[in-house]
Amino acid sequence: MEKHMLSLAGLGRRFNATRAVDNVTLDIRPGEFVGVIGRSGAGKSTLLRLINRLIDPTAGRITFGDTDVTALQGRALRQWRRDCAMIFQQFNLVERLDVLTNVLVGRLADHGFLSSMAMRFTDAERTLAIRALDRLEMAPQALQRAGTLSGGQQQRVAIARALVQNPRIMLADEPIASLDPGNATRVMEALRSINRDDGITVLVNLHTLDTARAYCHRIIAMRDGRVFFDGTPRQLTDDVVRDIYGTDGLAEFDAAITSTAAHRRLRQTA
Ligand SMILES: Nc1ncnc2c1ncn2[C@@H]1O[C@H](COP(=O)(O)OP(=O)(O)OP(=O)(O)O)[C@@H](O)[C@H]1O
Repeated sequence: MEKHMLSLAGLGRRFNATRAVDNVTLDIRPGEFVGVIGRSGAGKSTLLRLINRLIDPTAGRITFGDTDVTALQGRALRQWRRDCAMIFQQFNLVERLDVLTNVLVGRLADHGFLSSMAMRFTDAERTLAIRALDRLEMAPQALQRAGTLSGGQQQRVAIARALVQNPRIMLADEPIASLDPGNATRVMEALRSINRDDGITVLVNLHTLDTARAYCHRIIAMRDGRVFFDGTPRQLTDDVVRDIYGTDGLAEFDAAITSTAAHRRLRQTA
């Protein structure tokens, strides 16, 4: 599969007077594992939603290789949404359906209208879905109703569903925000394996710095809709962290900051 650069150029999205995303210019190379951090309201979710065209920009352009993503419509737009799978904080599974069927929903974009209404799948698709579940250690629950699973299990099913879409980019919007630490680790490890072993680019919004530092090659911090920092975890110094979150945002992020020196200093200034 050809590998393309994802480029955002002067990207912006306004909601009335709010500039949720403001003049963002970024290149994301194929195979990168990028974490997006920032205070609540900094524009992280809006950025991800712009990339997979769940919402349209009010300024700027998104390109993937030679494709102008911002101009896509109809079938080409559906193809793009399949190319960049999205994982949400709240999993978005169909609770009354079993786990396997939920994963197979990830294949529906490849089906015509009638076959998707009937939810008819091929044996090859079922095999693919079972394999994806197995990889996330969820195969034993394949026939269980999704609504009966724990949050961590549901998120792993959501990742399996995203995987069978055969995406080039995996977008994850705070995928571990409502999980306990054990499940959060499993979900982050799954994203790491998808990145390393399958070469899929991962772009993940995170609200904990430690997680971003532990998993991401590159960290992008947003503030007021703009890119405020873009670099390696090592370049993300205590001073930069203080600037990203601001002193009044620290209470909110206190738990997230466990680099002890930074922690002490930040508490003193808060
Ligand atoms: N559909 C919408 N209508 C109006 N305003 C919106 C909408 N979506 C986002 N916003 C505003 O845009 C700004 C950025 O929101 P966004 O959700 O992207 O931030 P975030 O960094 O993801 O925050 P959080 O971590 O709380 O999810 C906020 O001021 C938010 O209120």
